[in-house]
This record gives sequence, C-alpha cells and structure tokens, in this order.
Amino acid sequence: MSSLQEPLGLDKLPSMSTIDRIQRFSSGTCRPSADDMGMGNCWIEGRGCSSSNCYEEDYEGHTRGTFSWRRHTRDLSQGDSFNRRTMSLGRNHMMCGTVWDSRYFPDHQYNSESKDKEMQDLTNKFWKGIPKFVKIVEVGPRDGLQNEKNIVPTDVKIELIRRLVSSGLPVVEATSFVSPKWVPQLADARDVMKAVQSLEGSRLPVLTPNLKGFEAAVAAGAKEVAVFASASESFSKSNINCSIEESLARYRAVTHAAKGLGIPVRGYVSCVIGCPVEGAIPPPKVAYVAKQLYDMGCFEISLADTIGVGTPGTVIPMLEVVMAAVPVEKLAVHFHDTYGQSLPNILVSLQMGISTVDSSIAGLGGCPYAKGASGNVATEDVVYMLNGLGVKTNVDLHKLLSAGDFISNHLGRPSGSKTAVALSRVTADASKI
Ligand SMILES: CC(C)(COP(=O)([O-])OP(=O)([O-])OC[C@H]1O[C@@H](n2cnc3c(N)ncnc32)[C@H](O)[C@@H]1OP(=O)([O-])[O-])[C@@H](O)C(=O)NCCC(=O)NCCSC(=O)C[C@@](C)(O)CC(=O)[O-]
Repeated sequence: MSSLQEPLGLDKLPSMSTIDRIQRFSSGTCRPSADDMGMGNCWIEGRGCSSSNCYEEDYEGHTRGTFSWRRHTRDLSQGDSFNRRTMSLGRNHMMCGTVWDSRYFPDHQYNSESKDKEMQDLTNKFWKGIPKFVKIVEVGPRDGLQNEKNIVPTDVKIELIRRLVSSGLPVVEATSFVSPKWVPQLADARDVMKAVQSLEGSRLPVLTPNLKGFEAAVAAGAKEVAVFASASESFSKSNINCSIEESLARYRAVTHAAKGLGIPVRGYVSCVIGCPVEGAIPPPKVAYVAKQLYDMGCFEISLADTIGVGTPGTVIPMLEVVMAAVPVEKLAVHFHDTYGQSLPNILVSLQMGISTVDSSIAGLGGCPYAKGASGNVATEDVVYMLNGLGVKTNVDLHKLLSAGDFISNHLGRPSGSKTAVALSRVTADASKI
C-alpha cells in the first residue's frame, strides 16, 4: 500500500479462500460469558466450554424444524435492553426477512425439501460462528477525546464516562497517563480518574506507556491499565518514540509491576493491517507482537486497524495468523472506520471466534500519530448490528444514544454514528412502517 487510496488486497497476503476460512472458523466456537472479567490474566476460558455456553448446541436445539431467521428475529423482539425505537426497528428486520425469502425463493423452490435443507445449511454456517454475547470495550473518552482539536473540559469528560457507564457498557477506557507534551488533550488524566474511580458497573482501564504512567495511574485510583505496542516500527517510533523491542521491554516492566499489585493489563497492537508509512503489515509481525504481549501477561490483546484500511479480505488472513499464536478468546478487535469497513470487519471477526469488540461513542476519535485515520467504529452502530443479530451486549441503546448526544452537542457537530443520526430522525416515521 503506498497510500490510503486503495484497500490492501489479498494479493499482498498469503493466498486463501475467504469462504473457506469463515467456514473453518465458524464451527464449534464457544465464548466466554459476560461475567468472565477476572483479575490479572484470569480471563482464561479454553475453547472447550460448557455446553450451556455453546452456541452451536443451543442453536441446533432451537432451530430443529424451524427456520433460523425467525429464531433470531424472535430473540431480537424479546431483547431485554431494547427501547421502543429499536423494537420497531426489530419488526422491520422481520419484514426484511420476509422480503428476502420471497424475492429469492419463490414458493415452488422454497418449499422443496432439498432447497430447504440447503438453505438451512447455509444459515447454520453463518449463525454457528456468531457468539451469544459480545463484550464491548468503549474507547471514546480516551481514543476519541485524545484527538480533539479543542481540549474537552474535565467535567465534560467525567459526565461522558458517567453516562457511558450507566448505559451498561462493561468496559469504558477512561483516559491515558501519557506525556502531556505528546497528548495535551488528556493532560487531566489524574483528575478524570480520581472523579470516576468509584463509579460502579464498568471496568475503567487507562493507557500507560511506561512505568511512570503506570505509577501515576495507580496513584490516581486506576484498577486496570492497557499498554500499546505496534506491529509497525515506524508507527512505534512516531507514537511512543521507541522501537517495537524497546516498547516490549517497557511493557514487561509494567506487566511485572501490575502483577505485583493484582492489576490486569490489556495489550494493544496497532497497525495490524497497514501503517501510514510502511504500507501493508505482514500478519506474522502482528502475531509476533501479540504473542509477546500475551506471554508477558496481558489478559487480552486488542488488534487495532489504526488507519482503518482493512477489509474482510485482509482482516481474516491476519486473524488466522494471530490466532495460531494467541488463543482466540484472548483477542479483541479495534477498527477505525476510515473506509466504512468496520462493521463487515467486526462481523467476520465474530465469525472467526472473537467476542470482544472495541468501539467509540459517536464514532469519536482517530490517532494523533496516524494522519488520515478517522474515528473508531461508533458504539451505537455496533450495538445496533449486534441487537439485529440477536447477540447480547447488556448495553441499553437508548442510554448510549443519550451519551452520544451529550458529547456530540458539546463538540458542536453531528454524531459520527449512522445509527444515532438515523434514530434521531426516524422516531415519527418508523411508527408508520
Ligand atoms: C511514551 C512517551 C512518554 C515517550 O516520550 P519520550 O519523550 O520519549 O519520553 P522520555 O522518557 O524522554 O520523557 C520525556 C518527558 O515526558 C515525561 N513522561 C514520560 N512518560 C510519561 C508519562 N507516562 N506520563 C507523563 N509524563 C511522562 C518525562 O517525565 C519527560 O518530562 P520532562 O522531563 O521533559 O518534563 C511519549 O511518547 C508519549 O506519551 N506517547 C503517547 C502517545 C499516545 O498517547 N498516543 C495515542 C495513544 S495510542 C493509540 O491511540 C493507538 C490505540 C491504542 O488506540 C490503538 C490503535 O488504534 O492503533
């Protein structure tokens, strides 16, 4: 990749069939439960899990003799966290389901037993890979606000975090203990952390680039931290002013200190698909950094497409290589939406067994050291898609929308979430559908 103009293609990566991969990875995947958030490195659940948490069994039990589409729309309409607006949109999904059936499968075809079986096989393949629960890691207050031109006042950051926590998000990344010379937008990390540390209901990790940051974070009340390495040498240098190996040595010191205090450490790998300077990043480089972070004790590794150039065609092969090095249940995905590819990338990641997804309220963000990168995928859009798939998140979309309105109003611009924009307009019209 010489610029951000073209998507990285499969020709730049080991050849493989996308469909083969999705099918290979979509069978028999089991997911951690919502409660598995354990302390330091305890988020351990092997691929083999209890049958009650196994989607495949549950799915087949549910669908014996039933058409799978209905099963999911039924779940959707019974979802406990849907507000009225989404309930009406849930009904629209059912309508879409009907249109889809009748357009492509006229009665005489659809009713034939073999077509029915074929169709069921196809839908089974799709649904088998989709987890029942997805943990959303909200990164807006950190990844989003670190990139704002005008520094957001501390009390606005605190109120945003409070609203995000109250929406049911299990993890809200609160701020960064980095050099205020490098990221002045988050120079108030200590005040933010002190104000939110006692909020209940969500974990509130903070970014720490070195021991200095780790110690400051702990002193301010942080109970979980994250370190951030890169699969690109150039990005490592521009983001944290050191080589990949130097950064890993720093993070070993952080994870060692954290272990002593029982503080869980998350790891990020930036530039997992492409780098603004180096172009395409080979998946083995990503796997190497992810494995180093895992081996030093990070309980979860978030794979970040920092500049948002990935498509399912490049994300799948990258995941395949990383998953050979780090157990899939330890992996998360973190997509920036520069090319509007985040949702398809998330969907294929779920099909490959990942059940932790990073996102940012109102699509805030970007990276100050990755020119041209747009914000993260919007949390509202991820929740909307997962609701539509019948996947639980425990997030109340209504409260999430209100948090998004709050920060968008403060920033004085429309939300970067398509769902938020659509739902803000659709209330009256949707009731007519
Ligand atoms: C890593 C450093 C500190 C190296 O910066 P440096 O200049 O190489 O460090 P240094 O050790 O030479 O220290 C320079 C000054 O910074 C101070 N310092 C040193 N450490 C700290 C600290 N922790 N907190 C506060 N101050 C600190 C230190 O005390 C000293 O102060 P001075 O003596 O000049 O007054 C710097 O490069 C830095 O802060 N970088 C942060 C960059 C950043 O936050 N980037 C955005 C987050 S990463 C990201 O967005 C990607 C991610 C995670 O979202 C995933 C993705 O999408 O890719």
